[in-house]
Amino acid sequence: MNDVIPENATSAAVRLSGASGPPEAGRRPVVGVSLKLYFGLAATRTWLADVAALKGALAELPRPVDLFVLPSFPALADARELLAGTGVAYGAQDVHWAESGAWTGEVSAGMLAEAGARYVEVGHAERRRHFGETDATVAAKTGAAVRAGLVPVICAGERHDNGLAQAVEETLIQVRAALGGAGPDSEVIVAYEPVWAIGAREPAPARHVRTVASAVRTCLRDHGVRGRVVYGGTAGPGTFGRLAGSVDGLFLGRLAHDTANLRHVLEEVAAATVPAPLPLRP
Ligand SMILES: O=C(CO)COP(=O)(O)O
Repeated sequence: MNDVIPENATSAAVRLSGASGPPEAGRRPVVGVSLKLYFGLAATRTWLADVAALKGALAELPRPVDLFVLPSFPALADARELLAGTGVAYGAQDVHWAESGAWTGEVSAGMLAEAGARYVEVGHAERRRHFGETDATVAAKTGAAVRAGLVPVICAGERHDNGLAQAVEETLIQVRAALGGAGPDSEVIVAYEPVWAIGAREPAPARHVRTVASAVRTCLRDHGVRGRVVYGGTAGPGTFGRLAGSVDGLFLGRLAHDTANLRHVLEEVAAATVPAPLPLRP
């Protein structure tokens, strides 16, 4: 698949990296939700209306928390309508690397931006496994997102629970590759999602997440991007409290289908201590 990626994807991303979001967004706590393919359009509208009703709860949090939701492509117009004026951002679960052309079935980052999207997920484990996504395609998609002014939500994580050393190594390979598509000072979110904890009964153990998240944070600093690290994989109420200080937020799946859970998570994230700023680069 690599041969169809534009050769200049990385250098173009470097040149145009100034298109990313405002610096003050760099370290605000953040909670994201991907609906994957769980809901049809009517159910998505109902869920989006429930999320919009969290507006009051969001405004009352002791500190601001960014909230974004990623429904399926056909629901982006519903997100635009139902989330207008709520402060809840939205985006997509995938994007193509090309701006336009003969790419049947694909959606460009520019089109997502036109649809009001602010975030776009790239490299989720399910896309890597079922649709053949590689580190190279994820890098190209990351670059396309940044060039269009979107914040890429770069998903990375080891496939099997074979210990911390392998988890760090496998995750950093994916993160470094994706960041190759984003220029310095780009705004990104890395969602650390150990594949074995996705769709599971429990999130990964806190010590495991803390160690890998810390390695990811160092990697983001070394690349000079403005990055936040969130944890995903059976995340829900109670997860952030065990991770506070090591991640900037959570990336939720099934457990956000009930928006009472989502509200609970937002309150936990707002109440917990936000990690200290990144150390200055030498
Ligand atoms: O993959 C995930 C979010 O993108 C996590 O999904 P679950 O929380 O349903 O395991």
